Amino acid sequence: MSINLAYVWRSACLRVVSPCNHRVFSTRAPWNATKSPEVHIRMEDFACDAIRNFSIIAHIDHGKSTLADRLLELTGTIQKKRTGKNEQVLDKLKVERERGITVKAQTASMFHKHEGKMHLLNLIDTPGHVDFAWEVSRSLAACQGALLLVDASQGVQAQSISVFHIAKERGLKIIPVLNKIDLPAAQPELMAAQIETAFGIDPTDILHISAKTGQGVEEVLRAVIERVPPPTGDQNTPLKAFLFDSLYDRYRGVISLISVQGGVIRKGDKISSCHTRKRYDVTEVGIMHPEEIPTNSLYPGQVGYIACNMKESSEAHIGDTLHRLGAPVEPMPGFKPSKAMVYAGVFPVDSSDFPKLEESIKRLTLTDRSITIQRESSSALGQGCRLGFLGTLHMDVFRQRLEDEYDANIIITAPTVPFKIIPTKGSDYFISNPTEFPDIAESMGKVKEVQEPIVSASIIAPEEYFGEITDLCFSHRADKIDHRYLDAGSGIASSRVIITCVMPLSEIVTDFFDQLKSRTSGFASFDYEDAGYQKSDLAKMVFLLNGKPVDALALVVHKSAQDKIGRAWVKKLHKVIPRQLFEVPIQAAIGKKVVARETLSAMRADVTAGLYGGHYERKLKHLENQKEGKRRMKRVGTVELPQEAFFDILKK
Ligand SMILES: Nc1nc2c(ncn2[C@@H]2O[C@H](COP(=O)(O)OP(=O)(O)OP(=O)(O)O)[C@@H](O)[C@H]2O)c(=O)[nH]1
Repeated sequence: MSINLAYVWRSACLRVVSPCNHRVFSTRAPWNATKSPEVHIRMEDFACDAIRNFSIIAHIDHGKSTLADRLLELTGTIQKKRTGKNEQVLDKLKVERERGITVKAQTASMFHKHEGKMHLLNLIDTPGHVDFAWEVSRSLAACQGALLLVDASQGVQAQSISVFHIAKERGLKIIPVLNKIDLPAAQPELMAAQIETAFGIDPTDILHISAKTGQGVEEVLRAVIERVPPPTGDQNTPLKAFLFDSLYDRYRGVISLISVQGGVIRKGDKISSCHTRKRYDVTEVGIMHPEEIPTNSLYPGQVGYIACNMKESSEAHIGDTLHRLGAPVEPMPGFKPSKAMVYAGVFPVDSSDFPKLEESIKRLTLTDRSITIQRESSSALGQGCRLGFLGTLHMDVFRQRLEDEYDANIIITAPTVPFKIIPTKGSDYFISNPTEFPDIAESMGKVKEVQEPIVSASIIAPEEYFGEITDLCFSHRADKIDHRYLDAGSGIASSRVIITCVMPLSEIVTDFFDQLKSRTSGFASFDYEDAGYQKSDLAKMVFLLNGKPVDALALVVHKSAQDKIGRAWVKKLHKVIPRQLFEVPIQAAIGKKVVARETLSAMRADVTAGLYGGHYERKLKHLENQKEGKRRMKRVGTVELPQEAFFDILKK
């Protein structure tokens, strides 16, 4: 399946309603949902003071996509479903719908009349999960305001705090909104007090809504228009457009999402990129409504898309500034490129499928620019790719998309973080593949220090879980553990606590989050951010089958956990490796030292089965011959590890 199917499917499941009362649409070409490409929207009617660019930010599951649906309905951008079911129109990917999470930020332009004046509202829906924080900061770059949504039954959570800070740093106007007030467990007054404590926001500024029932959502539209400042920009200055996202279309190539800062961009314009200096012809200009609607031009303050014969998605550099050919402008400050936090090798189950897999990975990364790719080959798994992800959820979502959208049958190796090696001579370098990690013996005198990435983590949970959480943090090598109360002074019996600490990223990549969820019955929320690197006592662990190392299974482990990890993995291997005709030792080793071992007993074929009666010595001779044969096999034989065994070992 190709990525384009997502678009086809999207178009099929959406019906755009006729906003015949909108005078912004030219009467020469009346709106017709079935002929949307011919719609003419007079973009010049929307000067900056009639535009609002905003985003919805929140902790995961607090209702961003549901609120986006209500806003799209209320403004007539999509039709209200009679079923009352949430459509989550902006969650376009299959994986987003299945998991109920937003992975990719989406843009939608809406038209709304306020006090007799038509406004153009550009909404950018953002993902909530910590892995997609990069998408959040990228989306916010095109906005002047943000709706900070907080679930009225759950209150402020770890990501509510992190997204609030991202928005604050960018100088956005924040509109606090308490959602889900229809829930019986909602405690709007208490949560409003919490918002005041956590963010210093006046409770009277907080809107109380139910995105599900639509209660109070009109107030949200009013607040967006009245509180969010309009964008600035002059159409008489040279064209300056900020590229903040890109999509890929098989026919038109790269589609860039832009926000126009100055000047006008029109179909047929010749433009150039400040970053690559390449020249392009603009072949299409339009807005996302929420599907692509060509408009022929975009004016200052407006957000929309352009197609301009960009063939490779790498040409659309996120954070780039576009200008008219021959009229260069000062580039806008871009933003930090995404940084891979977790690496894993991806191999086809059937090694002859590698070319197809590589092609699918490349295509998928066109819609997900935060993934890094490098070729990798393993003696056990053949040719594959080493991919860098923003986190383990990101990795899992990518795996699911490869399987759903490209029918790929893959094996993913255990995730690893990038390690920093400081050699005694020469410059520092990074390693993202455990097989490349220096062996203890090899590194003697050559490696001065090994460092691992650390993060500042924050956990919010009801205070009764405080002990459990601190225990969990300690067992995951956490340091500088601190805490404070979120409901300080509110006088309630059970308060919530924010625990902060510094922790190695590798501990989070393994099982920290799962354990946190189970130990707190799902009541804890967790967020982390990059905190640099620190010296660590790490070593490469290899697994040997019949004395031969299996490269695809190598791990980098901390000294304190090496015995535990070694034993657990050896046990796992013992369970999944099929018995062979000879005995197979399964070992976990660090350098020359074996830290764990299991023995897979031989499969004994009954060579005496056909011998009825006869002399006892004859039977014995057969058994002796079999023993000798096995010894030979063991000497020359290597263990055949079927791909399925890898699959079983490497899946959680
Ligand atoms: N009762 C009630 N449920 C709501 C309301 N708003 C959202 N929900 C439900 O909460 C769940 C999460 O809503 P989403 O809109 O997917 O949340 P989100 O913030 O977009 O989630 P991510 O994109 O994964 O971060 C869904 O089951 C919604 O139906 C509300 O006002 N009331």
